Amino acid sequence: MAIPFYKYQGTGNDFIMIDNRQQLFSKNDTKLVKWMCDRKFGIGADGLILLENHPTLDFTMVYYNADGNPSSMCGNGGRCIVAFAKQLGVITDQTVFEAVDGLHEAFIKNDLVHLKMQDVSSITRYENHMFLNTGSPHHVQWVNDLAAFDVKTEGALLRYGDLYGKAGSNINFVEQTGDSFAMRTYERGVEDETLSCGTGATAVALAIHHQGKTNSHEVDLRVEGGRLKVTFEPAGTGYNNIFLIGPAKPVYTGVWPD
Ligand SMILES: N[C@@H](CCC[C@H](N)C(=O)O)C(=O)O
Repeated sequence: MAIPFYKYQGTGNDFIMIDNRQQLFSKNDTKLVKWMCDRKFGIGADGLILLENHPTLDFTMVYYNADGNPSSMCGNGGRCIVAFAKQLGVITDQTVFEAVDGLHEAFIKNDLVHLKMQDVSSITRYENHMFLNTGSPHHVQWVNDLAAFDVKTEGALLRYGDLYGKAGSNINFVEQTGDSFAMRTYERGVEDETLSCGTGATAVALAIHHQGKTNSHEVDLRVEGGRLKVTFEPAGTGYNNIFLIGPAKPVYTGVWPD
């Protein structure tokens, strides 16, 4: 069956978006999702996202990594599906939807999608890194000379190493230059560096504040595919009222052939 799709990107994290309100897309076909996401044999994307009906909210987001498997929350994908829902006429400029990690509020203002993330109850600090879950698991580590850093090799070593076992983790490397912060991410399920990771940016922003590198409750991050902003309120050992803010753009539409 031919499958109409839309391609979106949020700071270079790119997704195949499918309007699955009629439940026509086969949801357990790992091979098909992997094939569609393949950059040589398919459409090419870091992940695939289904927009589905929800009984009481605006819609449900169903997320698959490029390896074809359903996974935990995707922040950039969450921003892209809000823009997609607006393009489909499902919402106007604000919404509440359900994703794998629970409900998310979001709104679009000045062409930027503001996505509310789940509260983070704690951040674990180790000698050389921090770990937190922002809807997906994230390792955050400071490095020097981020531009020259081998994110794919070092990220894979940590992702598959003893620290995270079979479940693995996304791995973020961060560098501070003066008041500004840059980050690069090795993504679990893509098994490569991506140009941006929304839950990763959220994790890095909170880790930066937690370590006292900034007192501000608003952190701007340079990612390989652009810029993201994260705002938050400290709350006990964690953070509440967390928003991931950035652009989410349609790239093209097409039809996946029979
Ligand atoms: N690109 C995402 C993260 C998607 C989930 C991740 N690959 C995982 O499996 O943990 C984002 O923008 O948050």
